[in-house]
Amino acid sequence: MILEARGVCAGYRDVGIVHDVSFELESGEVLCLLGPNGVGKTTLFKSLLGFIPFSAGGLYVDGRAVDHRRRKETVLLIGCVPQVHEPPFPFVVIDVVVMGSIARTDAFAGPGRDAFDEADELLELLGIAYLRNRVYTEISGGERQMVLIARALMQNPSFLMMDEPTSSLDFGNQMRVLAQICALAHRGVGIIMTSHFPDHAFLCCDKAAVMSRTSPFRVADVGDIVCEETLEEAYGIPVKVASLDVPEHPDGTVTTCVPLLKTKAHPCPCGEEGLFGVDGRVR
Ligand SMILES: Nc1ncnc2c1ncn2[C@@H]1O[C@H](COP(=O)(O)OP(=O)(O)OP(=O)(O)O)[C@@H](O)[C@H]1O
Repeated sequence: MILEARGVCAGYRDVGIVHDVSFELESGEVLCLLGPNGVGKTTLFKSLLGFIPFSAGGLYVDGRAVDHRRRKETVLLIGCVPQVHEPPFPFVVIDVVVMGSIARTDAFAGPGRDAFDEADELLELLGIAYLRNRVYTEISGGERQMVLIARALMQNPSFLMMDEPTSSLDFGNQMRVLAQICALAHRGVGIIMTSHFPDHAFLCCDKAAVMSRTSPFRVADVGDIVCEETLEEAYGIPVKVASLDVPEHPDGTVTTCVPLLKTKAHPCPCGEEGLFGVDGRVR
């Protein structure tokens, strides 16, 4: 399957936030959406998920326009892991996960034994079975993030949109979530995720897109777009992208992105706070 955004524009009332966004995502591919705070990544997600209308353009699956008025159809096609989630009631974790199956359940029947078994399997798969009977509002932010991923997977969606899936996770859990993203992609789920860490694109994504206040929306293979020039332009800081030889890694090398900070040992010579460039120029 191919999910395709064509010339999507969206915003709030008369204010345009998302301008002319186009990309293609195949089943099993992972796309990382990068860009500074407030540039419109969540707004783009909201429009693609049908929570706010497109002011132009549209979303297509295998060339067929997605009609967001057919809510159930959309929900089964595209799952969502939101950035923040405050449930109105203190549900137990297993019930939060089972709620993800509601879109594919008979409206009057409610979830059956199968749904609970499936939810248990997902909790196991994601390594959070120990949270099964905990109250969702009483678990940590990172644990909630994992529960929300399980809930989204209960929909068994073809595509998954994950808004900062690693926010509030510790270093190890960030990597565990990225590993789960890779595993889901191997199972054929097409994933769009946002991240504030360009390294996440190197770690688990096929494509990356960059939203910036000064340039049009761009999307390309990770190696082509996550580069010093693009990152410096998007985030306004000097950055070095480097490949390291890592014989233990199956690829033999890993690519990483390093922001160039002034350090105590090597202070920036000219008064500009915090940052200096790769070429020695102070930014
Ligand atoms: N409900 C709303 N009504 C009006 N403006 C909004 C609304 N939600 C967000 N905005 C504005 O839209 C712009 C884009 O916000 P958005 O949350 O999409 O950015 P973002 O790239 O996801 O940011 P972050 O990386 O900080 O999460 C911001 O200027 C924000 O203030």
